[in-house]
Amino acid sequence: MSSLHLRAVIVQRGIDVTLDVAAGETVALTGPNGAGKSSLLGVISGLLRPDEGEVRLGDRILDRTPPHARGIALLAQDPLLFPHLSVLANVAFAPRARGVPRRQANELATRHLTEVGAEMLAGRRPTEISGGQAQRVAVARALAAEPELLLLDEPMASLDVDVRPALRQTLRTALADRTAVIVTHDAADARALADRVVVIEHGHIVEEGPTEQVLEHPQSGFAVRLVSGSIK
Ligand SMILES: Nc1ncnc2c1ncn2[C@@H]1O[C@H](COP(=O)(O)OP(=O)(O)OP(=O)(O)O)[C@@H](O)[C@H]1O
Repeated sequence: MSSLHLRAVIVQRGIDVTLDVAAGETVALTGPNGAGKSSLLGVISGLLRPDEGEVRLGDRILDRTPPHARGIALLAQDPLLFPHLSVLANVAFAPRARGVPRRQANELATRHLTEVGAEMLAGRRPTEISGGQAQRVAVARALAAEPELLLLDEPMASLDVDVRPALRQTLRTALADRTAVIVTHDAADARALADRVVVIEHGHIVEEGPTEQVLEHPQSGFAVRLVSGSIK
């Protein structure tokens, strides 16, 4: 696991942010719609080029590194599993792509499916599992890529409220010693998963601090609304 240093200026979107995440730390990125959270994930993952800035993972400068070679896994709202592959083959895909022999790749995939409590789904197709199960498999697939950094873009947003706590618990275990940035509008996610909360409004960081401090004593307009439960 590596530390992350991000500096991103995107003039057209009014974004100017510097963010550091320590190795093994999980940061919750929160803020109103249009604040710039997805744009920042885009810059980190290499899908969006800032006008000015730098992305550093450990001591590697990534600005000219294409997305697939960055060592970053992105977990989106939609699990985006390959429909023609079994759950096991979906999770084994990244190790296979980096040259791990099939048997070892399958063993690795089974280990990660077990880590997220989805080993019993290994033989099924993505069309034969629920949305919550699919998101669990997507977590296993992200872990199997052995990323140095995990990005999670509202991973619970497409799930029913009643299955969120179980996935949150799975993510809590998965993120414990991993470097991660999670975009969320949910104080429960921040409380369960993040060491630190960073609040973005209009493309700028307006508040940041240890999770407990931000949730107990919110300063920014958005954090006050987040804690009072009036966001959704
Ligand atoms: N493809 C695009 N081209 C130009 N501007 C964009 C594009 N996507 C987003 N923007 C603008 O950039 C700013 C930041 O948007 P962004 O999607 O990063 O915010 P966000 O915090 O992720 O919002 P949300 O919570 O709604 O997902 C907004 O002003 C938005 O209108």
